Amino acid sequence: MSPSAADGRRPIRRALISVYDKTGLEALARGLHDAGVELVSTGGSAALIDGLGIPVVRVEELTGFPECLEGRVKTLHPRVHAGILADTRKPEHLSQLDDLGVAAFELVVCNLYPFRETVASGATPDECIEQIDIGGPSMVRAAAKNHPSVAIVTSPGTYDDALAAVAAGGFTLEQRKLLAAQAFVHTADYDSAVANWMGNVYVDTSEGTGFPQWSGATFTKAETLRYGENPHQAAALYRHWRGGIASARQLFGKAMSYNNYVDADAAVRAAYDHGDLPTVAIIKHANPCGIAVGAADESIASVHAKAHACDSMSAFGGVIATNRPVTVEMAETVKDIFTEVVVAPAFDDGAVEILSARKAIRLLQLPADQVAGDPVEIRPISGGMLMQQRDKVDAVVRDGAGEVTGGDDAANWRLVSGEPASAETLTDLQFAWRAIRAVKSNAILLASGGASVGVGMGQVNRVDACHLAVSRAGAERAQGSVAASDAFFPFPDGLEVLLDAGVKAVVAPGGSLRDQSVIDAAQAAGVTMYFTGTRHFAH
Ligand SMILES: NC(=O)c1ncn([C@@H]2O[C@H](COP(=O)(O)O)[C@@H](O)[C@H]2O)c1NC=O
Repeated sequence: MSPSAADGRRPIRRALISVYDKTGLEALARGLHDAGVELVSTGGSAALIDGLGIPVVRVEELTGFPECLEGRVKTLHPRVHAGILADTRKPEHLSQLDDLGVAAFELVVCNLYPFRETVASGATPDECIEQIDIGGPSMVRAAAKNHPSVAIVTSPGTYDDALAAVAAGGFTLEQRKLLAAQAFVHTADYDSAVANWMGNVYVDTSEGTGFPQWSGATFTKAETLRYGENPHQAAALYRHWRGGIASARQLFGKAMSYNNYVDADAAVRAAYDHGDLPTVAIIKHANPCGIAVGAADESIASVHAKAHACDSMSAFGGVIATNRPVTVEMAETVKDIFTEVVVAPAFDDGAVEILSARKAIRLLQLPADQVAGDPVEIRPISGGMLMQQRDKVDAVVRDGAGEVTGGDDAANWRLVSGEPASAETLTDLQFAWRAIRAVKSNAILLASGGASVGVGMGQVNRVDACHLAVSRAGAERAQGSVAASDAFFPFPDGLEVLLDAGVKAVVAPGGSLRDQSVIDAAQAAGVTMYFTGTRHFAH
């Protein structure tokens, strides 16, 4: 057995080319032709190849049938598909091809109509439907199925590899298997985009719930992680096409860990909850140990200093996210604090160099327009998954008559105790209410001057969350701070912990059966309290 037969190489004599994205087509066609490969191609692809003076057989010549119906039918013909699907290991397939006068292809190069891009452009349904490729996926799937005989190439980025394989006497069987697997992901991703659009936008299968009957996505492995949440758990990072933290660009540092990604995700989420104000969130174990906002013109270094001051002990080994570029000034401070990750939309000149003095730090760049990721959150549970809209700080609560009765905007809050808050106190309450969304339930957050000063997170009862927030703040900082509670106080006991610590104003959703006893406690202390009517659980 020759070495080439041993690794399953099949020399490439005839290639079918049908590509929407013509990037790299010239070099590919030239390279194949120079290697003695006969080229067969569809309308626009054939025209480009022909225009280069490279011999090409048009598909119509092969099929004896014109491309028709505005390109809806080009390659959908047995003379094309028999040439792709013949298993050339089988003598009976070869003799049938002979009888039919069909020559086999050893290579198919195809990429598909830009359906997803067309939808994103705001095109009409008819225009979107026209961009559902039919002939392309049929060829891709056929070639991928028949990978023992045919190599399928779907990405212009791999044309150089294809030419190298041709020069080496063809793709090996292992290479063709890999190409086939990639090709089925390509068509699966394409079909999931079509199916999601069809069952979500084109026809509303959600029965008014906003959640369609089907949901699909393909994820591509970006890297194998060193380990998972713990060293004995294997783990990997997968991405889909929407961006988000999984697609952030690492500018410096050793590989991100599983826990780094979880914390960076939480940090970014927390850092983008305060509108356009400069914001810094410092996260440990998916919870904030400091969040701060600044005035519109405040330096991000100053905002970071406020966030760090909330709980400087816990910030050790934390993950920092900001919605502003990291300046040299901020970098100078952060370099002296053991920090696992910094995520920012950009790093000013010199900031990366300063921070990289810390060998253990990782620097991630995530442009603001890529922060949003998915409009829904998905959480796997055994045997299925939960899907929900993302929690955002823009809820409005209306009564049956459509009147606004509550919501995240302070203008919609209900004053249930004490004097209306001063402008300054109201600003802090509004900040605390936005910041509490980033804290795992049961959550209490004390704030002052646009910064958290004490966070009680992840407790199984609200009283303990209050105790924790107060003890983290310390008596001095708790005194005169404002407090936010992510959900209602079921009893006055938790609120009383805050009142005893001297908080001057409280914001909470309200809605408990015992609201009145909670309000009574606030009134007895003469403390301002607002009910929002909305809550921000995070589990
Ligand atoms: N209908 C068909 O038979 C058909 N065969 C191939 N295509 C697509 O036509 C495109 C290439 O067309 P052209 O070479 O004319 O630019 C490719 O994206 C390919 O996936 C087809 N188009 C859509 O289904």
